[in-house]
Amino acid sequence: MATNFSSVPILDYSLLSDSATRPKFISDLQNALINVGFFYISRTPVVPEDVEAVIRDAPKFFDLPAEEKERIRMIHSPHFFGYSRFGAELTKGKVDQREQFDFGTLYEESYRPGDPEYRKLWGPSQWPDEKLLPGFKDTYVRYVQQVNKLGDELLTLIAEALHLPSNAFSRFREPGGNQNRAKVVKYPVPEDDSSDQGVGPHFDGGFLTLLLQASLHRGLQVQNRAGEWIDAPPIPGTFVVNIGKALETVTQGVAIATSHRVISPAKGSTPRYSIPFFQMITQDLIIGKAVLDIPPEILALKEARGKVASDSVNYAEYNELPAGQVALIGRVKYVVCSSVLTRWDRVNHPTAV
Ligand SMILES: O=C(O)CCC(=O)C(=O)O
Ligand SMILES: [Fe+2]
Repeated sequence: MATNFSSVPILDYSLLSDSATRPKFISDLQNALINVGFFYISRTPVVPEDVEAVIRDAPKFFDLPAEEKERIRMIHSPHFFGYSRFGAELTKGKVDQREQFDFGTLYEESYRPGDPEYRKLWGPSQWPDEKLLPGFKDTYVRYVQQVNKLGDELLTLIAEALHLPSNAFSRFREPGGNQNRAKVVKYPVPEDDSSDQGVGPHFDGGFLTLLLQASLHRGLQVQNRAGEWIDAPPIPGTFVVNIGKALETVTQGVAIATSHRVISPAKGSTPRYSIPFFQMITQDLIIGKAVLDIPPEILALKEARGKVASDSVNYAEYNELPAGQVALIGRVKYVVCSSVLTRWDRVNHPTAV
């Protein structure tokens, strides 16, 4: 019997603080992981004022003078951080109607000559000039530190929900600390009727994505088992969490990555903003060869879920290549699509040609 879903479940994080309600959270989480791949999470420890501050500052970034956004364009960063112009990205061969700023959690570059190329993916971010956007960097750093911690806590809870030891996922994270990524995204109202693809159907590649919908627009949609697109509208005070392909891989497909997309805001509306945070994994491991032992009662729940319909690309490379290489391939595809490569790009992203 195939299980399906017609809405995205909401999990209340505050249930965890009482031993009487904690089991309800864990069982809701188990259901969301196995049968949906997406859930909202409310009443988290992330400070509401810090969430309001990133929401307030998101449009300000895109209103910066064009020269300042150009100065910190992604092509200037060996770590693929920085600004991407409107229309720079393709999903399934079609242009995504969005503009974005990518940044990472604080990280000192650790790449040394002779290391695999993919280790260059981790390093410092580019930030807008403090004089032009006072406090922007501090606001975003403070925010991602908290989301980072929430993501780590969620992994421990996911282990519990799948009847695994609480540290089951540690071997997939970098011993000295991972770099995780985030971005601020603006989806403008399309200028004509030719496309409303904010971002086309795709899976996220890492472990967890924690998304803050930073304006009140609908547009995010999640594909259910029957292939139907289910709305995931903004709910103030929540994050939308979804499973990436790496987490699906290491749980033998028990926690499921679900395809999703964003439809551009309707004519006469205003731009939509969102702030996704992507939890990354260690770089050197071929994760498909290091999957977790899953208890039989949990594998049985996966079987009961039945067949999954999807029209997205998959991440079969996780079975053959180090995770960092898979991440680099994803980024390079993006840069190749996004711009005419300059000589500098070819030197810094040699696998891009
Ligand atoms: O903007 C959103 O709501 C979702 C964005 C997304 O799915 C992504 O960038 O991976
Ligand atoms: Fe996504």
